[in-house]
Amino acid sequence: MPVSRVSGPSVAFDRVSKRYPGGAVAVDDVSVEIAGGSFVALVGASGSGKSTLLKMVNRLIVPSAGGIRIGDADVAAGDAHLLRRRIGYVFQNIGLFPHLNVGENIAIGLRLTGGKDRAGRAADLLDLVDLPRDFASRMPDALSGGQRQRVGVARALALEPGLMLMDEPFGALDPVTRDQLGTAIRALHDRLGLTTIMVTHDMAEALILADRVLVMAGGRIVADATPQALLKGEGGAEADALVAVPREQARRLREIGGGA
Ligand SMILES: Nc1ncnc2c1ncn2[C@@H]1O[C@H](COP(=O)(O)OP(=O)(O)OP(=O)(O)O)[C@@H](O)[C@H]1O
Repeated sequence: MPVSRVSGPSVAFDRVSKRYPGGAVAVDDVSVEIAGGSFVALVGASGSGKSTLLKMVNRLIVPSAGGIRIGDADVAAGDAHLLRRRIGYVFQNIGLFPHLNVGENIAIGLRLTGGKDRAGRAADLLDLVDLPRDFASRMPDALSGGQRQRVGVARALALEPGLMLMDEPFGALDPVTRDQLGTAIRALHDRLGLTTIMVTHDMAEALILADRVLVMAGGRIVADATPQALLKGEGGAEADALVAVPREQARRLREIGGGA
């Protein structure tokens, strides 16, 4: 049974804030609408509130104020476990169960929901993330970091979510693997019709992969623009400072290469 195309839902944040016990305001009155089917990158300096904003979507963190809707559904209504079954979640060092093999790791959500033909589904999902089917019987510690992240992506897709949340999914990977996996994720996003929200520190990655980039600073969204607009310098001061880094690197590489 091939993995089917879905129609990714919209995600709307309405005046969302998060104040942690002890006083830190991590997210400060954020309102933003993310269109169904879009790939949005959340970038910003460490501590700017990116992960907090993302984790409020699947209720790993509960907002102090405001509300979030996925399509027509209020995230705060109903059971958090049921909500999370409809949302794929991939994070750095994906946290596979070490005592389960790859196939069992991928199918864990199907096991919990009583899904049939789990081995067949795991094989389809391995195909989807470009891993050999015989990896199903391997244990997680027999995989490279990049392969483990691919298994994590397969696991996140097992219940056919329309929405994927990614928190620094490539953070611990070498640059080549990171680039390959980023390209693979974008291709999957397009092929499956997902809505994807990805937190990254890396502005170049955001510009290359996303349709729209939200820049956070001090818990607020300080820029909201397409990669094209950001590259034209239309994102404002904070965004320009982040775009300047890959731009300057590209300039220096051209210089070293003699303008080639
Ligand atoms: N559980 C917590 N308790 C108290 N403060 C927290 C907690 N989690 C995060 N914070 C604070 O909230 C702010 C935002 O943190 P958050 O992790 O959302 O930022 P981030 O932009 O994702 O950072 P990074 O890129 O370093 O992961 C930071 O000042 C952080 O110290």
